[in-house]
Amino acid sequence: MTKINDFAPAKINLTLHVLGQRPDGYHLLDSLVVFADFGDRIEVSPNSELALSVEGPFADGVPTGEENLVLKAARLLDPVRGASIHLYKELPSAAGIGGGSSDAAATLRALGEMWGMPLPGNAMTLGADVPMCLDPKAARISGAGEGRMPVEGLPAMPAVLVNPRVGVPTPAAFKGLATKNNAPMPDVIPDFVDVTAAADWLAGQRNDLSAPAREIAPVIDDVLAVLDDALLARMSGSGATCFGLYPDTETAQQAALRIAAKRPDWWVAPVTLNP
Ligand SMILES: C[C@](O)(CO)[C@H](O)COP(=O)(O)OP(=O)(O)OC[C@H]1O[C@@H](n2ccc(N)nc2=O)[C@H](O)[C@@H]1O
Ligand SMILES: Nc1ncnc2c1ncn2[C@@H]1O[C@H](COP(=O)(O)OP(=O)(O)OP(=O)(O)O)[C@@H](O)[C@H]1O
Repeated sequence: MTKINDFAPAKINLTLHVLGQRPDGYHLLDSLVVFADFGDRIEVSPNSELALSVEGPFADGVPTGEENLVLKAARLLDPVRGASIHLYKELPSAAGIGGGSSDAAATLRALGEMWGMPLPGNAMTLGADVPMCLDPKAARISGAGEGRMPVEGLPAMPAVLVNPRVGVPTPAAFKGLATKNNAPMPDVIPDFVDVTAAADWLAGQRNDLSAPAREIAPVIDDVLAVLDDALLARMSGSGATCFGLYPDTETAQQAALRIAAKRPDWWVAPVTLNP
C-alpha cells in the first residue's frame, strides 16, 4: 500500500514586525522566518474514510476531531475523499512555532501527492502561518502571512528552542500590542558570513509580540534569562517559545543540556535553523 511521509518542521520567526492592522482585524506583518531540522511527522495512506491518529511526546491535548488542522487541510483539498493520516507530534502546541500550521502544510503536500492534486491557493484559510509552511525555507513574510519572498544568504544557524510549557493565545498577544504601526525591517536583508554576523544584524530587529506575550506569560522573561549566553535570544511568533542562536552545534548542545538540567519541566531542543 502506498504510504507517503512528510516532515512538518518548527517555524521560527527570527523577527516579527507588526506594521498595522487591516479593517478585518488581522495585522500586517514583516517577518523573517526560518525552519528547524526538528518537527512533527505526517504519514498518509489510502483509506475509504478520513481518519486521524496522533501519537508522540506532545500528542496529549492535540484535538483529534474535525478541528484538527490536519483534517481541515485534508477537507480543504477534497471535501469528501478518504485517507488515513498519522501524526507524530514532537512539537508543543500553542507555542509560537507553528506546529499545527506546519502539520496542515505537510498534510497538503502529502495528500496532494497521493491524490495527484496541486497545492491549494487558499491555504491561508487554515491559518495565517500555513502558506509560509508550504515551502519551508527561509523567507520574508508580508501581508497577514500570505506574502512570501525567498531569502538567500542566511547561514545554517545552530540554536536552542526553549518552551516553558505555558501557552500564549495568539489573538491575546496581538490584542495586547501597545502600538500597531511599527517600523518594518530594512528593505534589504544582507548576506551574512556566519551566524555571529546574522545575530548582530538580528539584534537590531524586533519581535513586536514579545512585550504583550511577556505581560500574558511573565515566565517568558525567565526563558530569555536562561538563554543569556546565546549570541541572540528572542521569542518566536506569539510565544512562549524562545530561541537562542549559538556559534556552533556543540555550544548549542551544551547550552541545551544546561537549560534542561536547570528546568526539567521545560521543553528544550537543540536544533539547526536551516536557510
Ligand atoms: C504570530 C504568527 O505565528 C507569526 O508567524 C502568525 O501571525 C499567527 O499565525 P496563526 O497562528 O496561523 O494565525 P491564525 O490561526 O490565522 O490566527 C489566529 C489569530 O491571530 C490573530 N492574527 C493572526 C495573524 C495576523 N497576521 N494577524 C492577526 O491579528 C487574529 O486574532 C487571529 O484570529
Ligand atoms: N495538528 C495540530 N497540532 C497542534 N495543535 C493543533 C493542531 N490542530 C489544531 N490545533 C489547535 O491549534 C492550537 C494552536 O496550536 P499551534 O501549535 O498551531 O500554535 P502555535 O505554535 O502558537 O502556532 P503559530 O505559531 O502558528 O501561532 C492548539 O491549541 C490546538 O488546539
